[in-house]
Formats: sequence, C-alpha cells, structure tokens
Amino acid sequence: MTVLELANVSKTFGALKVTDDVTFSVPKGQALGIIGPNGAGKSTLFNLITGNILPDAGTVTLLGRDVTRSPAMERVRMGVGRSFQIPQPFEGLTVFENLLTAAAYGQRKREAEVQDACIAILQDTGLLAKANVLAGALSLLDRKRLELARAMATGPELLLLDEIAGGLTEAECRTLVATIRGLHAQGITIIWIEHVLHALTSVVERLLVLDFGRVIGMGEPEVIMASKDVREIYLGMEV
Ligand SMILES: Nc1ncnc2c1ncn2[C@@H]1O[C@H](COP(=O)(O)OP(=O)(O)OP(=O)(O)O)[C@@H](O)[C@H]1O
Repeated sequence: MTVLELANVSKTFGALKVTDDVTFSVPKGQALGIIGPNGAGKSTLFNLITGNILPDAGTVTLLGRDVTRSPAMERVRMGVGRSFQIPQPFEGLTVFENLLTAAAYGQRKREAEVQDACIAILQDTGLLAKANVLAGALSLLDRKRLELARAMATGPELLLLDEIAGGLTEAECRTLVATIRGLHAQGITIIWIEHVLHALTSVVERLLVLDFGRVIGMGEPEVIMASKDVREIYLGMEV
C-alpha cells in the first residue's frame, strides 16, 4: 500500500521556484530520508504534505485519497504527524498534558480516551519519568523527545520529522535514533529531513536528494551517498 504520493508538485514563492515538479511515493512502513543544502526546499515539501501550504501544480495523495486542497487539520486527522525543526510545546503545560492535548486534537477524542495511548508513547519515547515536568523546563534532548511524542500522540500513519537530531551531542543523538528506530519497527511510515547524515542513514531505507526544489537523486542510502552529484552538490566535496 502507498501511504503518500506526490505527482509533479510545484510551488513558487515570488520569482523563486521552491518546489519544482517533484514526484515520489512512499510505501507503507518505509522510512525515507530527505537531504539537500540549506534552502533546497525541504521544509516547504513538508508544508505541502501537511497542507500548511498549497501547491501551484501537481497532486498530493494520502492513503489513496487526493488531499491536494485539503486543510492541514483534515490531514492530521487522516494520519499525518509532524515534528518541527524548532520544538513548539506548550511550555506551561506538563509533558503529559502536552501529549493529551496533541492526542485530543489529532484523534478528535476526549482526553480520558487517549490517556493509555499517551502513557505508552511516553514509555516509547523515554519520557515516562518526566511526565509531570513542565515542558518549558526540559533539556534539549527531552524537548526533542517531546516533539517526537507529540507527533506520535496525534496517531500518525505517516510521521514527518524535520531536523530532529540537530544540536544534540553524539550520545544524545544515539538515544534519539534508537527511539526513532523503535517507532519505525512498530510499522510507522517515516519521512525524515536531516543534516546529521549518520543518524539518518542508520534508520532510513531510502534517500531523496533535493537541490533548488528539484529531486536530483533517490535510492538506497549507500548508492546515493556515493554518487558524484550528491557529493559535489550536497557535501561540497571534491570528487
Ligand atoms: N512562505 C515563504 N515565502 C517566501 N519564501 C519562502 C517561504 N517559505 C520558504 N521560502 C523560501 O524558499 C526556499 C526554501 O526554503 P525551505 O525552508 O523549504 O528550505 P530547506 O531546504 O528546508 O532549508 P533548511 O535546510 O535551511 O531548513 C528558501 O529560499 C526560503 O527562503
């Protein structure tokens, strides 16, 4: 089954074509990594998938349904969960309250109905001991965990991760990667934008490379990372 399909999607801001005729699909259960230089249009691609922005051309199909013009809230409720580059929890709520809020919003249920699921997510993301801590008092790693947990709480079929490993120490990064691997092992489909390549390639089965809004490569991580174009454009390496 295909979870997500983008067909010939384009988006222009002013004179800048930020998404240029992008076509790809993600089968159920796969983890796809997206890499590309700063400003290549990676976050914009997420915004097109979530419905935060609408494309000028092309179609977005989610779980077999054309959602090209559907509002963001509808897509969340269909199963698109997202973590943001800069974590945006409710700082004055506890970790658990943040999850309950995300779950109630994403799953259109009362908080009492989602409590057990939220406790399981706290466990999966290593936050159980911090359940009653205010989000504003968390360390960077725990803020990242909470960002991941909030996305999970919406009950996603497709989890979008935007540079979640940035700024962490090596050890913290390993911890977070282990958590993401655990979620992936539960069968969740993942698309992950990440500059920390070793973290990304230790999880994803496929890599997509964006440059100036265009897909310039897609395939197995080892093949993509060894390709001349990617090494030149993305890594800025002499080849
Ligand atoms: N709403 C907007 N209006 C105008 N320009 C925008 C808008 N959103 C993004 N852009 C521009 O589109 C280009 C792509 O931005 P985007 O954030 O998608 O890139 P990115 O690949 O995610 O970059 P980074 O790796 O730095 O996060 C940039 O030049 C950015 O300034």
